[in-house]
Amino acid sequence: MRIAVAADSPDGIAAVLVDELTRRGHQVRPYGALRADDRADWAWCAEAAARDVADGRADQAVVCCWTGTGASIAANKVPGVRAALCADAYTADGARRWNDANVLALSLRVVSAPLLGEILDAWLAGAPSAEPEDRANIAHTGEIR
Ligand SMILES: O=C(CO)[C@H](O)[C@H](O)COP(=O)(O)O
Repeated sequence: MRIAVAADSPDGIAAVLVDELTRRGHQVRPYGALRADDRADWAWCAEAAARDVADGRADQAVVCCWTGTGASIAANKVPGVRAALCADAYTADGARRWNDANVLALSLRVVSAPLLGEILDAWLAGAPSAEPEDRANIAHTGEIR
């Protein structure tokens, strides 16, 4: 998959995240502190990665800041984006299954390298539920403005 990745700092699991996605065969589109020529503020780089998803330049995105909250809020401002802040694999699986989330938000501070592996396993293997009730909820959240 083409995965846009944004981080406002090169610290925490930022570098590990890029390496891990690349190792798994994904094409990473880096933003923020992950490349030299970009604005590294969390609101701007998370939005840039989210716009890649909304505009079809990326299949998914992972947006990171120290807490993960700002990056998830910024990404969710982009129409068509459903960003989920996940700190464990169960939440990542549920975000894909019940929310059809297309952007994973992570805390650079909280997520360790082993935990990142578990979260990515669940997120990348996850798929949206086809249950009518779940689809109705997902459609409704897309309509709320
Ligand atoms: O978690 C964050 C936002 O939700 C930021 O990473 C945190 O606020 C640090 O940002 P800055 O280095 O610009 O002060």
